[in-house]
Amino acid sequence: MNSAKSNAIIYTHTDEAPLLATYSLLPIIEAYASTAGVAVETRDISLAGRILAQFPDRLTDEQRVDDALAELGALAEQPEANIIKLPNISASIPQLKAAVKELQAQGYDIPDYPESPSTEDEKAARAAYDKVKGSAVNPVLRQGNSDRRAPAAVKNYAKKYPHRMGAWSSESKTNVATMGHDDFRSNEKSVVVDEPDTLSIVHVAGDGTETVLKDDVKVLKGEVVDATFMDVAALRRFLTEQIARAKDEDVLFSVHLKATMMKVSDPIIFGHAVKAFFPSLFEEYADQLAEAGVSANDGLAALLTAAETMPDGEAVKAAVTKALDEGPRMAMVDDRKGITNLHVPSDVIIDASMPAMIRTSGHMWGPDGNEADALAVIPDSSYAGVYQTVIDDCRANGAFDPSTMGSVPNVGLMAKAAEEYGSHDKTFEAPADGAMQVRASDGTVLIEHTVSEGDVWRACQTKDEPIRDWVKLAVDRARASDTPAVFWLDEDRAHDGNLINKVEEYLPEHDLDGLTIAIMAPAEATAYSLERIRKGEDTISVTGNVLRDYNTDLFPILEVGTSAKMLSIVPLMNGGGLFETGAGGSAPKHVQQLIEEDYLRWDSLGEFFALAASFEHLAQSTDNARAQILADTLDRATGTFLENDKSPTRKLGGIDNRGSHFYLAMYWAQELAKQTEDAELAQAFSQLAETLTSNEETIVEELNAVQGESVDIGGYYYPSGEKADKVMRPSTTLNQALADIHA
Ligand SMILES: NC(=O)C1=CN([C@@H]2O[C@H](COP(=O)(O)OP(=O)(O)OC[C@H]3O[C@@H](n4cnc5c(N)ncnc54)[C@H](OP(=O)(O)O)[C@@H]3O)[C@@H](O)[C@H]2O)C=CC1
Ligand SMILES: O=C(O)CCC(=O)C(=O)O
Ligand SMILES: [Mg+2]
Repeated sequence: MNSAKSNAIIYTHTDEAPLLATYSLLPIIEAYASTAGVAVETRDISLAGRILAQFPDRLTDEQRVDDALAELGALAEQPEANIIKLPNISASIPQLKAAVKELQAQGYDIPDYPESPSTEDEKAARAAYDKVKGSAVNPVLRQGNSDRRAPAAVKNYAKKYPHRMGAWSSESKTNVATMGHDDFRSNEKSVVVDEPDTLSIVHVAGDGTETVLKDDVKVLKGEVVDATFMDVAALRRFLTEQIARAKDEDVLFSVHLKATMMKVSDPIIFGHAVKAFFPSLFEEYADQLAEAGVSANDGLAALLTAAETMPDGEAVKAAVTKALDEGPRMAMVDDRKGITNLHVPSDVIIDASMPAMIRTSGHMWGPDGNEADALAVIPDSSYAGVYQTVIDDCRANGAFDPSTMGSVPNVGLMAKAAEEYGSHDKTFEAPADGAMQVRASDGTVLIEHTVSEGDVWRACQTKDEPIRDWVKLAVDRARASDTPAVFWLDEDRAHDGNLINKVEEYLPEHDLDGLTIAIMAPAEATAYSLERIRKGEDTISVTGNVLRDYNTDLFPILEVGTSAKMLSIVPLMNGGGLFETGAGGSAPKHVQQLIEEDYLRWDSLGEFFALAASFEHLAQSTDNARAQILADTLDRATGTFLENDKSPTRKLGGIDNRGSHFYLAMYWAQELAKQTEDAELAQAFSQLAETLTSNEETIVEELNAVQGESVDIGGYYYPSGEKADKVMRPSTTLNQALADIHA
């Protein structure tokens, strides 16, 4: 295993838009970092790279790749870790299958994803793919809690140039529908473990037959262990009622889940929504669908593709059309292509989709291509009330005003696979009616639920040390930014009750003098924060893992238009630094645009902020004064970048991602040339600053000249490095200037 040098920054190769942006930005970063003796190393943690790393025996020497994720996971536990992590695909099954197909077509002899594995080989392949799917990277690398906020420069920019916000009508019919009973929230049970132990998860059938589903759940003293389940019969009734309600209220029907991060439970819930919308189809054609390997959990798109070759394919398609015609109007992902909310489980991810709706007057897109009010179905009630509160607030008080509104930064608990992040290998569909138990090693039943076959049961664990670290991070952040902090915890929830006890125990370990720190249930905390936000006041949200995810898209999207502009730091518990770029995802739509018209709308501000934080961390941990100068000058350059509004424009003809990188490089070189702390460094950059400044027009012309034509990058999930490099670096003048840097 390669171990990173301590004066190295690891930059991750990921997927989709951030990967493409990397081809343009990384050469700039490498050139500048080299002047401070900082090596920038890359590691491939893309979906394709992770897949290939699973099957070394099936690949040729040239094709084989290292397991970079395992390497970085180990590094994240070391004090020298300094990792810049770009968003990666947390793959749904349809995305995983598409990536496998692409790799096979490129000549990689990897197995198909086995839908129902029976042979030993198939079982092994399935286990390998299960490791790769869903949120497989973040829980491994995030060995610390999360600190996400909009930097002051970004907030000021949004105040000066407010983004578009759709007006809200007091007549809006948009609402959230949630179960409120028989769901994860209401069935939750939680215990705090007294001693280190190894727990097991056991299903006890009605006739007493015991099946051990998992027997290696290691827990430490003080660890919070929870379990809960979604009653599937109640879920089905609920979904059927909401479909009728949406029709009745004449609003769009939409389902919002996190089928990627909650990679085991949420695709199943999504599948129930698909079945609820097409109530007879899945019964009538059950055999043919099984034969074709179609699972409702994969969505309508997979079903329609399979229908092309099924004996009764035409009838299946007709049944789909009929149900869509007769049911409520469906919220659309892409009305021009007929892609509905139920097509692909990863298309409507709650954290990004709900704020996008709130920002757009509470509307989603209907099948007719027009915006309309929607019923946002969020089955589990744990956090649904947050969105309902925001919607009610907008209905009562109108849209938020980015030019005056305050901010809600987040301190999120996620270290050591805290809470739902750790549930993936502890989520099961109950194999039969009976009980699900969490047992201590001496057989004591710690938690028990009576379940029916198919109920979605899951357990999570949250270690004590991360909780303590999270409380400290919250207090430190409240102090550093002189802002009230609210722990979003609900005393009526079993898990939250245990967390409240710990928060109350650990808070007094800190100097709280003059700080405002409160504990409120999520909906109440939302109302409190919104009341303040409208007055221009800031309120830190201190939350568990899922709300960390939700809030760090919700508030940034309302406040600054996108979560791409967030500063997103994970102080690793062992002293290293993980610097995430923005708080959003990998923007699949942007890749399509690049391929169709050679235009990449990806905004790399998140990368700029992460890079400055990473240089600063390196400067402090390795006593590298030049790295500190790189950090400070980059911060100033990013400020100028914002002032001059050099983010990608939305339309062809303006600068895109590549042009924005050029401007960053130019402002950064100018700052480096101007600084007086290190004359040699200033000297080294003066030539570059001069070249970039005097060639601004030429370089922008070279970069913009390529726009409008389709391009080939040699693959979607595994593009050719050579082709992507060529596409993303079309300015010979800029390339030459970078090649000429010598410190
Ligand atoms: N940290 C991580 O690794 C994360 C990974 N993901 C993964 O990302 C994929 C897509 O998820 P999805 O929920 O669609 O969310 P995304 O954040 O990828 O996309 C939602 C929309 O946000 C806008 N956006 C986000 N980031 C940027 C940026 N840097 N520059 C410009 N616009 C941006 C775009 O809106 P518009 O086009 O309207 O401008 C985009 O279409 C999934 O595979 C998911 O698993 C998601 C979240 C975090
Ligand atoms: O881990 C994931 O799948 C998504 C993470 C995410 O959306 C976030 O961290 O904001
Ligand atoms: Mg998120």
